This record gives sequence, C-alpha cells and structure tokens, in this order.
Amino acid sequence: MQTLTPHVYWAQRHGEIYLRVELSDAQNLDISIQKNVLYFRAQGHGAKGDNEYEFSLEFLEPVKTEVTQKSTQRQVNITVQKQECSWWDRLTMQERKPLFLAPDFDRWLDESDAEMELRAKEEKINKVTIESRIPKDPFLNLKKGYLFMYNLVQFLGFSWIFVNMTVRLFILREDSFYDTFHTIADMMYFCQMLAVAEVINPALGLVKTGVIPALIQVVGRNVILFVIFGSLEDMQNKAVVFFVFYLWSIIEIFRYPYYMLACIDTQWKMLTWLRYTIWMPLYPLGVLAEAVAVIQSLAIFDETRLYSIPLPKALGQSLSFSYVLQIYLVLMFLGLFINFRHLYKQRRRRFRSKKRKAN
Ligand SMILES: CCCCCCCCCCCCC[C@@H](O)CC(=O)SCCNC(=O)CCNC(=O)[C@H](O)C(C)(C)COP(=O)(O)OP(=O)(O)OC[C@H]1O[C@@H](n2cnc3c(N)ncnc32)[C@H](O)[C@@H]1OP(=O)(O)O
Repeated sequence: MQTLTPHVYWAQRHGEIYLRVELSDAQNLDISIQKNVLYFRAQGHGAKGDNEYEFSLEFLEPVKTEVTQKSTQRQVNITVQKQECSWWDRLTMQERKPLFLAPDFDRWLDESDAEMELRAKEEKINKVTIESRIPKDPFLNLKKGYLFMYNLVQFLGFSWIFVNMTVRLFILREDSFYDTFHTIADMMYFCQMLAVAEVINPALGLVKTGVIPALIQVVGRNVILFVIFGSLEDMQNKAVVFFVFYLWSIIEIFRYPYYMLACIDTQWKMLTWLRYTIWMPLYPLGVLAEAVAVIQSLAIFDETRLYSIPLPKALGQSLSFSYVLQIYLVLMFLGLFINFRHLYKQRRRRFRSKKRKAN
C-alpha cells in the first residue's frame, strides 16, 4: 500500500498545540513524540482515498511527550502540551511550512485573543475554586422555606387589606375613610406584629440587609398602629387612618412577592422595578400621613392624659405624652431620611448589578 501525507491543520494557544488530521475512519493509529518530533501513521480515507498516511513534525519549541488524540468519523484531533506557556511564531523548527500543513481557522486565534481566552478560563477556574471553598449552608433550604412562607403570609395579609380598602373605596367613596380602622385593624395588627421578624431576620443573618432600616421601619409603623391609632378611640374614625393603611399596603403587595421570588432565586423585571421605584413617592407620603396622625393625636393625649409621665410634686402633676410625640415627630423625619437613603442605595445596587449582568 502506498504511503501518503494527509492534510494537517493546526492552531495554538499559550499552552497547547492543536492538530487536526483530515483522515476519516482512521485505523491502526500510531502517534508518538520523540526528541520533540511528532510521528503520525494510520490507515484511513484521506485526500488520496483509502491508504496508509503518515507525517512528522519537528516542533519549534520543546513540547511534552504525552499526546492526546481523539478520532472522529471524519478526522483525528491531536493535542500536544507545550513545555512552556508561550506564543510561537510558527509551528515547526524548519522555517518553510510543510506543504501538507495549514492553519486551522476553526480554532485559530491571534495572540491577544488567546490571552483573553486564557484569562477568561483562569477567572472561571478561580470562581469555581472560590465557590467550592465556600461551605454549602446545610440549612439553606430551611431558611429559604421559612422566608418564603413568611413573605407569602405577609403578601396575603396586605393583599387582603389593599383589596378590601379598594373595594370599599369604590363602593362607599369617602365614607370608607371613617371606618377603615374597624374593618382593617385586626389584619393590620397581625401583619405588623409579624413584621417584627424583619428585624430578627437580618440580625440572624437570614437576609443580607441591615438591622437599623428594618428597626426604623417596624418601630415607626407599630408606634402609629398601636400607640396613635390603637390606644385612642378618637383617632380610629379619622380619615388619616385610611391614607396611612393604604400607603402601607400599596408597597407591600409588591415588596413581599419580590422577596418570595428572591427566595427561589427568581426575579421578574417589572416586579423588581416596582419594588425599587414606587417607594419613592410612597415613603414621604406615608411618613407625612403618619405625621398628620401624630399631630392630630397631640390634643387627645393632652385631654386624656393617657401615657402621661408622672412628675415630682414640685413640677406639677404629669408631663403630657404629647411632648414625647413632638420629639418623636423629629425622629420620624430622621427615620425617613435614613431609610430613604438606604432604599436609594438598594435601588442603585440592584439596577447597577443588573446592568453589569446585561453587559
Ligand atoms: C432605632 C429605632 C428608632 C425608632 C424611630 C422611629 C422613627 C420612625 C421613622 C418613620 C419610619 C417609616 C414608617 C413607615 O411606615 C413608612 C412607610 O412604610 S410609608 C409606605 C412606603 N414604605 C416603603 O416603601 C418601605 C417598605 N419597607 C422596606 O422597604 C423595608 O422595610 C426596608 C427595611 C425599609 C428596606 O428593606 P431591606 O433593607 O430589606 O432592603 P431590600 O428590600 O432591598 O432587601 C435587601 C436584601 O435582603 C433580602 N430580603 C429582605 N427581606 C427579605 C425577606 N423578607 N425575604 C427574603 N429576602 C429578603 C432582599 O431580597 C435583598 O436581597 P438581594 O439584595 O440579594 O436582592
């Protein structure tokens, strides 16, 4: 049988040489590297039909003697490791390229592209190494299950409040303002008592956020609900209750579903946008409505002397709780500033990381 030379295509990376030998149904492959020369011999169907084909290549720089080969129906793929990670000007020691050798344009990269590919591979390996070092949290599923159920219950609670108030608003119009408290209070008490968990969750590391913003949020709401509305019957039929409860519920019917999706590593763009956007008008409006409620309650605390602070005889009977509430009014706007800034940072971080992923 005549011995012929097959067509061989080559490409390189900083660490490897790729050879593609055009020989289909290759049999009796004999491939080896001796003294930096690759020897190839096989039978198969090549450029000159079914024959025995062979070639040898003396490499420009030292290579390792191990050869990786993979035969497919149409070709034989060979990978050779360079001794040193470097870019070669050419493949062979001889300057003139052998006639049977040509660039493999399917895998051809110039030096800079190969460097980028190498860096991308190294980064990927580093990322996997770092991730493999992070111990998997054995309680992760339990935590996510707890958070999912918490958010679901809160979503259902605030959805009931929002729908109930909306339906009554359409039916009763402004008359619905005055008995909001008696219709909604029990569900709001339930949701806001449960919301204390939102201070505990970050404190236990169950969610990645600060304790202070949650503390301000939960304390701020529960002071209004339990002290201003819950303690004073005269406050419970005021229209301000409607506005406070409505503003509270509007954000929650977006915030809690956003958290539920986060628990299952999912996000809907529109929901994320709403969660991190509608607080901008709602937060100041909510604090404003709460401030109106506090101001309206001052005279009632003066009159009823509820929660008044007993004073030493010399200083008179007692200090009206309205004085405490006047200081609280200042704290409210401080709390508004702190949480407004916090939410703005959260929004920027969220949309910045999204932009980075999209690029
Ligand atoms: C120190 C005591 C001082 C007391 C003084 C009191 C002063 C009172 C001041 C007035 C306070 C305001 C009263 C309030 O009633 C005003 C209103 O609510 S008006 C209506 C509009 N309101 C809003 O828009 C606020 C809604 N509430 C919130 O956004 C949160 O409560 C807040 C704490 C403000 C911000 O939440 P958070 O810090 O959690 O930010 P993120 O939502 O971006 O979440 C950060 C990451 O944690 C993950 N996370 C958080 N919670 C959960 C959860 N339950 N389940 C699952 N995951 C959760 C979230 O996914 C984020 O993770 P990632 O970044 O990976 O997405």
